[in-house]
Formats: sequence, C-alpha cells, structure tokens
Amino acid sequence: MDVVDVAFIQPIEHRPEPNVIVEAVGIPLIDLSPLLHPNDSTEAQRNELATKVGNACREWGFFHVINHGVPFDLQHKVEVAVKKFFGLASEEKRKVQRDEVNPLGYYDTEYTKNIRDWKEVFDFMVKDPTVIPASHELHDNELQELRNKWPDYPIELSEVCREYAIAVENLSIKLLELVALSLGLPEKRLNGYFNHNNTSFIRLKHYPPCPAPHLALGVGRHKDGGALTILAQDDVGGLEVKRKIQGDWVRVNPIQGSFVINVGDIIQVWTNDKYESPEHRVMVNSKKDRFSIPFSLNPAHDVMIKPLDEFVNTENPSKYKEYNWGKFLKTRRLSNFKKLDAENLQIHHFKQSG
Ligand SMILES: O=C(O)CCC(=O)C(=O)O
Ligand SMILES: [Fe+2]
Repeated sequence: MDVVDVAFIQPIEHRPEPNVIVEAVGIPLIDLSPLLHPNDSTEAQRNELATKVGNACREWGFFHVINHGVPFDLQHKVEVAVKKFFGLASEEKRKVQRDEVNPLGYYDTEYTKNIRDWKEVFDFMVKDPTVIPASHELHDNELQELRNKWPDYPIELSEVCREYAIAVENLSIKLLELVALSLGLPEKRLNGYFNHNNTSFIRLKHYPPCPAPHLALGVGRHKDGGALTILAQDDVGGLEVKRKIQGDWVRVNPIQGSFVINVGDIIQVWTNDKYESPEHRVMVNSKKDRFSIPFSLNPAHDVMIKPLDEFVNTENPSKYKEYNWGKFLKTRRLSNFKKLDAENLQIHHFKQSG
C-alpha cells in the first residue's frame, strides 16, 4: 500500500491529528461478572447492570465490558492465528480474496465514504452458510447462500475462529438482553430477530504502519450498520469516537481483557433515536501494526427494521420508514467494493420527512 496514492488521502476536514490525541474520559467500564453464572445472578443484579448499560448507551453509545465470559486463552489463540494469516505473502492471502459474488474472505482495498482505508481484512459469517438477498434491487427476491472461505494456512484459523464466534455470539445476546431491560422492555424482547438465520459476522483486521498517519485513516468515519458491535482490540490504540455534544474526536483507549461495545444503527432505529449509533473512525500510526476483531450482531436478512411499537406514540411518532435488513446490507457492500460517486446508504435515508 502506497500512501502517495491519492485514493487514501482524506479531505482536509476529515484528516486526523496524530499530534493531538485526546483520550476519551468517562467511557463506562462495566463488570459483567454477575452474568457469568446466569442461574446465580439475581434480578436486582441484572437490573443494576442494565441501568449502567442504558446510561452508557445514552451518553456515549460506547462502553467497555470485563469479565465477559469469553475465555482469554481462546482470544489468545485467535490472535496468534490472525497474525500468522496477515503475515502471509499477498499471493497467499489473495487465494481467499473476496469477489463480487462472495463478499467473504480477504480484502485490502476497501473504501469508507469513498476514501480507501489503510487496512487489510478477512471476513467470515458466524453461521455457515448464511442466507442473504442475491441482489440489492428491492424487487428481486432471489436469495444467495454465503459460505466462508478459509485459507489453507494457518490450518487452525477456521477452528479457533468458529469457537470464538460462538463465544462472542453468546456474549452479544447477553448484552442485547441488558439493552432490552435498560429500555424497560422484557429481557428477551429482541432475541427473536437473531435466530439461527442471523447474518452476524466477524472481521479480522490488520492496520499496517502507515507513512502518512496525518493523511490517511485505518477506517474512515462511519456508524456501524448492525445492532451491536463487540470489538477486541490489541494494546496499540487507534479507535476514536466523535463526542456527541462537543463534536470532537476522542480516543477509546485499549483496556486489557475488555471488549469495546458500541450501539449500531439498528438499535438507533428500533429505539426511535433514544439510543444513537455513535460515529467512530480508526487512526493509524507510522510505527506499529495494529490488530482488531469486530463482531457485528445482525438480524436475519428478512427482518424489516423500524421503530419498535413501544417507542412510537402520538407525541413521539416514528422517525423512520421501515427497511429490509438484507437489502440494506447488500447495498452497503456495493460501496465498500468500489469508489462510488454517491454517498453510501445510511439510516438517515430512511428518516421520515415530516
Ligand atoms: O478497528 C477498530 O478499532 C474499529 C473498527 C471498526 O470501527 C469497524 O470495523 O467497523
Ligand atoms: Fe465501526
């Protein structure tokens, strides 16, 4: 990757300032240990956690969790395998390259908001196969089965990733239940959208050192399209969130043993904007490689997303028109692939006009 390539250069107003990194102060750290043994946790403990999650969702849209139940040695095995994979020669990685038909596997030329990201990624679905629409066209009902594409080396990558996916998916459902409780909904109100047909996925990411960290970004500013994101990040740092009131970018520092959780667009729409999906981006640096692994909790492709009835009434009418999740996902993928002239599909495109 060559940074003099203009494709990487952010417009002036979106360039990061590597010399003035401001740490985010006050992003909540939530200890989930009461959930480790669900039969022992009391209703009062769950409600207390839900209150913390609710406050974090309103104030930041971001929080850290510790004692989350994903075994440390499993995380370590994944990290080792991921580093082996990204350490392969490009020709090897390209053997599992994603293409226009199957968007899974390796990729190093992704765009966010039409600017190329300084990163390489490997995507896989939690359910294999996963069913999604074959095309983004609204009236085309054809479906497609996505199958994961695993490399021959490292041989253990597929197995450790599958095990990790199950553990993180379990955690995501616990978090979803806390989000539901925090909104005054029954604990399992949202679970049905994420059945065995869910389209959740995991992205293995490598941000190589970048000779021009003041011009490029690892991931340009964006909001996550799914319901919730569970991010494992190493100790290098680079993730930044845009503060709601001040509007400035602050660094979400790595905390050992924690996952970073953020609200995605689906929760924003479901809650009719009670919880907002925060804008974030990833800075790169000139010295260190950085690795991160986001898991995106996504519903089944045929789920229609709109504000939940519980958050709509005459004083507070629905702020969004409903949209089909599978078509949204498919449309988003189009613009990740190539530079488009138009803005990427966003939930604000479904905002009610009146
Ligand atoms: O790598 C990170 O820290 C965050 C990545 C991210 O925001 C994303 O993949 O959506
Ligand atoms: Fe993100």
